[in-house]
Amino acid sequence: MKIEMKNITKAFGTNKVLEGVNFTVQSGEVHALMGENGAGKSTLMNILTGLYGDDGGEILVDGQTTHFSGPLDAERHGISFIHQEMNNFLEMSVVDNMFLNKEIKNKFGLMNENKMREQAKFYLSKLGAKIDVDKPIGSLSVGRQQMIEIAKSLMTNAKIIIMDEPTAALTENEIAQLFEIVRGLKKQGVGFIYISHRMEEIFEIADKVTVMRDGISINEYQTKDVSMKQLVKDMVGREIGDFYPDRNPKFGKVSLEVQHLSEDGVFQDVSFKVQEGEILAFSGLMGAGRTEIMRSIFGIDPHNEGKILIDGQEVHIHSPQEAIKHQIGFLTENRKDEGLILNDSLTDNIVLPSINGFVKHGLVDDKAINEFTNMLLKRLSVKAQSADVTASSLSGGNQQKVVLAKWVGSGSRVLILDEPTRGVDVGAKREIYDLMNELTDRHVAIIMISSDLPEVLGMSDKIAVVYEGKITGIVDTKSATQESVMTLATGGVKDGTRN
Ligand SMILES: Nc1ncnc2c1ncn2[C@@H]1O[C@H](COP(=O)(O)OP(=O)(O)OP(=O)(O)O)[C@@H](O)[C@H]1O
Repeated sequence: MKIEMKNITKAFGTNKVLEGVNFTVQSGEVHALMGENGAGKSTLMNILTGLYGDDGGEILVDGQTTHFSGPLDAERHGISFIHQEMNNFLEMSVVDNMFLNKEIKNKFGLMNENKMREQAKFYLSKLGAKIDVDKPIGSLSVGRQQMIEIAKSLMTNAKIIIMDEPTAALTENEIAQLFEIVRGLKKQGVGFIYISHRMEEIFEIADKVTVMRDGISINEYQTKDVSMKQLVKDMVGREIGDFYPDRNPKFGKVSLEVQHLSEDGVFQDVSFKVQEGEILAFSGLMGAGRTEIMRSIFGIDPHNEGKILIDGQEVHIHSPQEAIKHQIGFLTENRKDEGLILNDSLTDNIVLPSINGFVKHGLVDDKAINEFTNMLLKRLSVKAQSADVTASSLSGGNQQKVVLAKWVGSGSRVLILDEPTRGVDVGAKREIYDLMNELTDRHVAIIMISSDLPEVLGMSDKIAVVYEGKITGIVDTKSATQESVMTLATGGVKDGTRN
């Protein structure tokens, strides 16, 4: 199968999102689609699969002009879209999720459970995945859920599979497994459109790369013929020198101290300190418990033992509101659900935690609010028509920048950032790092959870490594290496053998 998208254009109201995009993919190849947040990648895919109509251009499938009436129609013609956010019903079993709205029924109209179970097992085994199909899907890791998505695509006999940032929430091992599966399917003639901001992955898995910028396809390359530097230049429109800015931290007193924090079955005996002006990274494998520790400190989840001290004084935090009162901010990993009110404007979202600072004599100072939000939106290069549009109208990466703006602007003295650059493009990443440096220059203490080891090594002063709910070590970043952190993150297991 060969898909050709020619000179596609699309506007949402007055917002011209695509202004002439060419993109081609065929069976047996992995074609990566790259571009800054808001460049139009998802929109292009939504046009291909018929969710949106286009305003101009042509889509050819095997040389024939084609229009799909919607994702189901596209699926029937062999094009399947695996979204980043998998909309599974977590309490329902694997097999029920796989056959939702596609139930196999017998001649009496009753569900043929055995047949569905058999087929689910068959497609999962094609991917080499041993998964109990009767388990609730929510009890499986994100990596396994991703495999189920691929199995679902195979069930529809997909010839072309679109993957939107499939590795964003996967562990290293799961990524390796996913790539194995992609390579295997490629050999059987399946083609992939692969959307990702992770440069190393593109070089590992993609045969071709197309870069988009501001709604235009800039260049198409064979991956083997292009450098990372060139791709960055095409995406951002300029060269980016160093990825990570220099840090010259000046540490003040201890801002936050956690002593022997435990929650049964989740994390145990967690103790650490973070000083004013310091960036303390939390490293570890996905699922090690880093987010859970932070949720507990922020008052979202409980803990049954331990103390939290702010400026040396013990505090009792039972809700996010109380945490905010103590000037703690938390950029959650799960932005859509916890970070943004999608139907509110960008302004309302950004000023939410800091609104009290804008009230003078009982009145809200709208002018100051506007200046403040516009400054933040500009600094983070958020692609939006204005600060008044709803958060729901932004691209995924730009939504993330808005959540970050909200917390950066909140005046927090301790800022917890959970995967602050996940899903964010290279140019904006550098902006975020610069902002983090400015915050620490202003004595803010930052805790940064990150699964990106180069980022941890490039942007922190100390690294706390978590393994199975425990801190296995806190090391000085200057003396740390990828290997030493990985060793701690796997509980001291090196090359598969215990030290
Ligand atoms: N339904 C919509 N209504 C209005 N504007 C929209 C809508 N969907 C997308 N846009 C706008 O289209 C532009 C492109 O968004 P799109 O989601 O395609 O970007 P993207 O390249 O996928 O970005 P990211 O890397 O952040 O996911 C953005 O500026 C966004 O605000």
